[in-house]
Amino acid sequence: MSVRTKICGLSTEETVATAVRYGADYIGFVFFEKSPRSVTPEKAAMLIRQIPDHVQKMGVFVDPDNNLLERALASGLTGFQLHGHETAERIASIRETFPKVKIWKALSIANSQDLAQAPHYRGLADRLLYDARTDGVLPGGMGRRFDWRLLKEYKHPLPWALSGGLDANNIAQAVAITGAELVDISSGVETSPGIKDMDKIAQFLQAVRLL
Ligand SMILES: O=C(O)c1ccccc1NCC(=O)[C@H](O)[C@H](O)COP(=O)(O)O
Repeated sequence: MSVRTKICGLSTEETVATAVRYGADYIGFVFFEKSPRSVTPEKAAMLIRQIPDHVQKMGVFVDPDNNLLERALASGLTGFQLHGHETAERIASIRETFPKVKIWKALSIANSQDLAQAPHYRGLADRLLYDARTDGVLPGGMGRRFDWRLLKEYKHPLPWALSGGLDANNIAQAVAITGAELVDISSGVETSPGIKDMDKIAQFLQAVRLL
């Protein structure tokens, strides 16, 4: 099975170049000031200029207003990844305002009841991102994982991706249990919060390629 990859929270030219060189399918930029990975639209534009067309560029947001979405989109994003409390109605409105942009809705998962939100986004989001529920300042990028067995046999209402606490050592098991065809990673390729490591990026992407 070929598993696609998203490397999230990049903020330097070197790490973007490494992710592209080792075959990342998606690269994520965080537009959330409280995050150690936060970038401005200007910085994202500079980084996106070095990314070829076949690699998708996701902007990560937490309850953004349209003004931020517009400014971030101008940097060259191809998709919005929404990590806040965006309702189905809000997502419908974002889709109407930005019809060409792919929309991913992140769901915070801690138990099977959390999956009940998933069908609400059918026909609205292009993809769900199952991520671990966090109790800290950041709703993502915390290296926290959830029980992957929750996704075993689950009938997904939408295309989806797996994230939360993935790394080069556990990715084979995570994919074997969940059947994920797209995986997303941030802190698993860092040396400390916000500091991406080029070797870890390369190792993760190589580990996925071997699956
Ligand atoms: O990464 C952040 O700082 C962040 C901040 C606010 C909302 C979402 C954020 N990250 C979203 C991602 O796509 C991460 O890749 C995902 O949560 C997995 O992170 P990790 O468990 O560290 O691999």
